[in-house]
Amino acid sequence: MNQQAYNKFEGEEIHTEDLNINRQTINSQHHQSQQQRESIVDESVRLKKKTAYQFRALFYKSIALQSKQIGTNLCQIFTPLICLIFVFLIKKLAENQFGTTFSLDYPFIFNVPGMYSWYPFIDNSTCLEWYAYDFEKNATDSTRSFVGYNNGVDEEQPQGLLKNIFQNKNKCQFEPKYNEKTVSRNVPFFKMPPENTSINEEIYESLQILNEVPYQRGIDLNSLDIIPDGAVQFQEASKEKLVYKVQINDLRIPEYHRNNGITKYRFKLENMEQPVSELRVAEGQISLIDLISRAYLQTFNENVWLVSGIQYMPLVGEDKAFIMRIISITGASLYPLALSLLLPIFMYVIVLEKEEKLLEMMKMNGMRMKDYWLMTFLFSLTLTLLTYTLFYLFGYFILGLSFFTETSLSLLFVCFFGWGLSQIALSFFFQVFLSKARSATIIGYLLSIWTSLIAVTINAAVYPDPYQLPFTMRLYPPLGFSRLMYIFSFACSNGQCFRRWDSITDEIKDCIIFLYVGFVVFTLLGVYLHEVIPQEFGTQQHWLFCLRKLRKRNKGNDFDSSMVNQNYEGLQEDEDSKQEREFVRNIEDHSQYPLVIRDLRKVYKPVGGRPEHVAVKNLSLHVKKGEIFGLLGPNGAGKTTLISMITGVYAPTKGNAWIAGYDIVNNIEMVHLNMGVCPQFDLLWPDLTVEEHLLFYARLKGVAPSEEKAKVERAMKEVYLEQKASYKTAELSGGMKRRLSVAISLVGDPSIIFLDEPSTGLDPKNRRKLWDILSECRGKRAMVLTTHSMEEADVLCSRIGIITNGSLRCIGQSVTLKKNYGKGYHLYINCEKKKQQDRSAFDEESHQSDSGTQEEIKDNLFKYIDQIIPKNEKKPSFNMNFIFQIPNDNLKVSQIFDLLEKEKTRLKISDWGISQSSLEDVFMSIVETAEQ
Ligand SMILES: Nc1ncnc2c1ncn2[C@@H]1O[C@H](COP(=O)(O)OP(=O)(O)OP(=O)(O)O)[C@@H](O)[C@H]1O
Repeated sequence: MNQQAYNKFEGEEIHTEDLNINRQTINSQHHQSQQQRESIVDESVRLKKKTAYQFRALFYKSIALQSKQIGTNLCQIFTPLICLIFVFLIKKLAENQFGTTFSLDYPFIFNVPGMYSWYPFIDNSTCLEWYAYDFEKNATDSTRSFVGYNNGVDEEQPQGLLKNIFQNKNKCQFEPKYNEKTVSRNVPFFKMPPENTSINEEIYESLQILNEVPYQRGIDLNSLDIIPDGAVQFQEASKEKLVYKVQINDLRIPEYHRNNGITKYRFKLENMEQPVSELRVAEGQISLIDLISRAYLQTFNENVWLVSGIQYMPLVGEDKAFIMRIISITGASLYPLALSLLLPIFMYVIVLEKEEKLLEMMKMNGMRMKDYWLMTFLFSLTLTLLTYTLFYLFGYFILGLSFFTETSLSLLFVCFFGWGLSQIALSFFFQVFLSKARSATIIGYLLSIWTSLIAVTINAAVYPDPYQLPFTMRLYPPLGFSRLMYIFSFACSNGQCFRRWDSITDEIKDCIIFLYVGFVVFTLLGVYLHEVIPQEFGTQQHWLFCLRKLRKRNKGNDFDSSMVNQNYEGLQEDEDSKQEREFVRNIEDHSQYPLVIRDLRKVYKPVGGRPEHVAVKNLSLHVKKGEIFGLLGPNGAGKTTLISMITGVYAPTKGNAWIAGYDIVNNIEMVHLNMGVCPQFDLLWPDLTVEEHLLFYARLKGVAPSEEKAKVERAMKEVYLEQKASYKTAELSGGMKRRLSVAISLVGDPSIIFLDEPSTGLDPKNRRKLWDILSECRGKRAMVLTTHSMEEADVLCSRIGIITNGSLRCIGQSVTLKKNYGKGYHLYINCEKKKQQDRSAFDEESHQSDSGTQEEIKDNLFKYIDQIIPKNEKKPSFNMNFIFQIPNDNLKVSQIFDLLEKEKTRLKISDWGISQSSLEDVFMSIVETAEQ
């Protein structure tokens, strides 16, 4: 490497070379302008075809990516079909479960205690039936004695009104609370609560007891007959008037009821295996009032008999409606959900390309966002149509659901198509706010599921048919689409599917129209917000960027000298940098050079209280054909900003740059066709192969279909990846991925390639391999290399520019920089260590007297060096290795050589060498000066 450095030192000075080139340029001006015209014609043809090629690139990339994800695709297509199968099964289940049962009438129940047990279909589980009764606080004694009592115990003669309650003398066992004796009673019987306790207090107490009793849920607590079936509170009772209130045990917990035939049935129909239990509150109330009314009547005339009974209206018709309601609600909730599941997938694809910076990479390689959105839209639409068509065909032909077979096909098509479009637009919109693919998937699914659930609640519970969805809700496509599905599904469940367009209501019309309006609005919003809302990577545009673009277009393509800031005061530039600026200013034909940067400036606007920041200050430089130009600088110097401006990621604040003669301000598309970018990190799709990557970028850069294969093969050859053409990038090693990134920048024969720290993360072997590749390619194109490895810059770069604080601090060949900024040379001296340990051997060998210990050797050496090179600077030494920095002035290497060789033995020098200051010294010295 030193030899190489030495050769460079011997080389010509850069500005002389440039002046030579300038002279040649003038001489061959005519010939070149002819060539230039031809190339412009050629480029404009390329540009025209570019849109078609980009479409091809994006289309094939999407196809290639999709073809690698068979499982996901099948899920995409089949999930909606699974939802359909679910609707179908629910329909079948509902029909089987309820269809036959309720086609029979409900049993008729006589309101005579005990009689229900005679009824053939009724299973009377318990004979017990009892009520609590009480009096209102201010009830009179005459009321109390009129009511009397009938507590079901034969020995205690019943009295008053309650005596006339017809009783069934079954002698039911009754287990009272508080360990009272078990008694047998006639039913029904009426029991008063203990003194000073109200009925409700009594019931409350009983409930607490029940709550403490361990029980098995679902099993009736038949033995715990502690809660009455009902309660009566008498206010007034006389021959003229009977005023009372009734309560019935309507507690919804099954364990609080017994099967008593009044409030609860267990009935078993002939063809049923299991009895059915039901809580019957209303019948219980009627029954209790009927018992008391009948008793009251008999008080006046014991020969009068009322026989009444209770029976439900037959429920056959109701049941059918119930089944259909289930189906319509299931359909109304599942159809929109099934057809919304593409949303998370679309969001995932866009956000993934954003997160992995693939979008930025594509943009740097000339992809226009409008082409990207259009292609993404078309691809998503193709998937949508495929999925929805299968959904329809499956529902129509396989399951034969009336929703599909009887609703107008054109009506369904307009709705499905509108929803498909809206869904894609919503994915464009929601992706703006997301930067992680995983969260995009989760949020996408949540959006689909939650919207469907909310919509079904709104449709079925808040605005069920025939109510109409409020107008504002029709505006939001997911709600509108769910409403359409609900209306169609509900209509079909009533046997009145929408077969024709003329039967559609205004509500349906609105929902359909706003699907399409929503598509336009959300698409525009998504595309616009993507540009103006800060994303994790990429440039944020001004919110009026569309107007600015329009203005720029009207302005034309001429270079505007007012765009250049002519104030160079305060720039930390050396003489060479100033000459470089002068040289660039005098360039008339920019197409002669792969890259010309003229007074490029970038000012980051003040954001959130942060002051404005000038990241690049009027920087000028040029790069020649075949040159590898090293762009060095400390962190934050402005290298990335400079390259981002040149590659079109950021717009320059002032100044301009030309790539192969095309300027970045007005002709960025042609710029992209003529440059290649190898980013710092490998921005690759893990599922695409090496060849697919290269084909994609070749197409993106406008390589014609007839040439693309050959160019891709050449690029693979250049980086020694031909054998790995069919490997997915996920299967490549880190070094191979890096080489692929370089190949991507090479493909399409660009005039200039930007390599951003290309060897980051490579092991020494792979780094050297990469250097070989870059060196081999240098003859064909120019390269701009940013790196923090001085060794890399030294080995590869024919010229180096060091940027500090946004200005080009110095520029030149490595040796020139070392000469100008390096602190001279380094003298390395190793003294004999071994002889230390084996002094006698050393003495014998050298035939010298003992010259002492390590310290003495060091002292002797330092004295001698001070004597021959008075201005030396001693660097830290270790283990008898000494380094001296020696200045450039008056240095004669040959003299030092002679002197040291002569004194070598005396000074016990085993080895010595001299080298020029390294590039790292130059870098450090420049950076330190800039920081002062
Ligand atoms: N988007 C931005 N908005 C505001 N300031 C920015 C922005 N991007 C970069 N800067 C600032 O501009 C300066 C130059 O940054 P830049 O990334 O170009 O440096 P660099 O030389 O590439 O650094 P590194 O070697 O660390 O990548 C820094 O001070 C940085 O903080």
